Amino acid sequence: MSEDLKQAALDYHQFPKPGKISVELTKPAQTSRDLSLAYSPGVAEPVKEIAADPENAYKYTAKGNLVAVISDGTAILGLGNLGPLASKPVMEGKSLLFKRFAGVDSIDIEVESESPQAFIDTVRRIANTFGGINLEDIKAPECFEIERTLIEQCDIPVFHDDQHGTAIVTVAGALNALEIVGKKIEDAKMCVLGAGAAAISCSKLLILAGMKPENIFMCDRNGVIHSGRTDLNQYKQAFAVDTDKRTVDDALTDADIFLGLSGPNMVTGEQIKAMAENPVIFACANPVPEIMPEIVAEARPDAIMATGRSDYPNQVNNVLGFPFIFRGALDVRATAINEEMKLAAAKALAGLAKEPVTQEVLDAYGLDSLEFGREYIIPKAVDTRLLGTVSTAVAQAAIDTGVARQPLPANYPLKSLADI
Ligand SMILES: NC(=O)C1=CN([C@@H]2O[C@H](COP(=O)(O)OP(=O)(O)OC[C@H]3O[C@@H](n4cnc5c(N)ncnc54)[C@H](OP(=O)(O)O)[C@@H]3O)[C@@H](O)[C@H]2O)C=CC1
Ligand SMILES: CC(=O)C(=O)O
Ligand SMILES: [Mg+2]
Repeated sequence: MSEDLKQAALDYHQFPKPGKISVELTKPAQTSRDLSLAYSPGVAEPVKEIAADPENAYKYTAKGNLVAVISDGTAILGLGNLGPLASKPVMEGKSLLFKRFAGVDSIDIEVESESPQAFIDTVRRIANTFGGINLEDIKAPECFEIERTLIEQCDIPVFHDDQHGTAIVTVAGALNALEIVGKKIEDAKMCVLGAGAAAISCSKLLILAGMKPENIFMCDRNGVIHSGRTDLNQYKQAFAVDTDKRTVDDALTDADIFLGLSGPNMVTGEQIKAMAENPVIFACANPVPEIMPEIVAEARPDAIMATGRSDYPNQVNNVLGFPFIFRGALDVRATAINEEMKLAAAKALAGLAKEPVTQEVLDAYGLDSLEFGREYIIPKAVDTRLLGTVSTAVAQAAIDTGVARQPLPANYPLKSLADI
């Protein structure tokens, strides 16, 4: 990052007030009458209603539109385990994105936990406060058991964004990129660098979307995950393939897709020369990708290139997913976010990229024109149509699969944040 951008980022976070979010009031609190409704004695009435029926919490409190972004700071972006407090800017950032893009109220919670069980216990004990829980930047393999247990123990949606948000956006981008280069997902060979939260979940959803497990060559720090390895946890073991490939170079040879979910600058221009023609390269590590777009452009001018960043074309980043997924799930009061809802979100995202780009989006990115193609495989984050398109797809899938507790709201499809 340039020195200018580094200082600008620090200033952005510091001024005019430290941090990125605050709380706003939704009811008047000026007069004695206002206060006697908001607090004592009036507040006793909703208390009694909720004690009589917990569902009334959705009627009388902010619960139904409130999502907690919760982290233990063990896998902050691609920066690693820097602890819970250091993760706070990222978690506040997720809260900002929830509100900015989907009108979801959100608060960040950074948990000091000595074990996955301590983390689970903490989250479970506070879960009732919220309409949903977005787990963030928790490293593998602990994240899998943490999420599984919390889903089991909570009756609100619990969603590990780095797993599923990333997977939804990756599937959308991959489907479109493969279509553009005229390849079928059933035939595509993929090298995945990283075998953590994001890599494993992306690979699973790509399989649900049609990719063959035997065409996925996943690599961790010890190289290709193959059936001869004895050092694999159960989550990596599920991706062990019978192959002679051992190194990242082997996995890249003839690969149609490179999916990087590991760390900065892991792959060189020389290495990607071995990929198949018209390769799809998703270097998604943040903030620094596995390989920079400039290097790819030089080494493989035939590539479709995406990163997780806002400052290059084709941003494959979970920001395109989690705000709208939770919007849809909250609005039908879904008890979970299931595979059908995830695939519906991915397909909605992929479909929106094929619609004409609006002037609003062109202006926000300083572009004269943009159309579905190599430089535009996935919608831009500021596209206001994401709100209606993705939340409706998710809400409808929740209804169709029986996890919704409310019908599709009358104001669906949402046109803008003003509808919320
Ligand atoms: N664009 C997006 O929307 C998103 C991007 N990401 C990015 O993906 C990356 C991983 O995040 P996440 O899955 O949450 O983290 P995890 O800690 O769960 O997983 C990290 C994985 O990266 C692997 N890895 C790290 N260094 C190397 C290396 N030198 N060679 C091979 N593999 C390596 C680890 O290997 P091992 O198992 O051997 O330790 C591990 O499997 C981060 O950079 C993050 O920013 C994550 C979510 C969303
Ligand atoms: C985008 C994101 O969630 C990450 O890089 O961890
Ligand atoms: Mg993350």
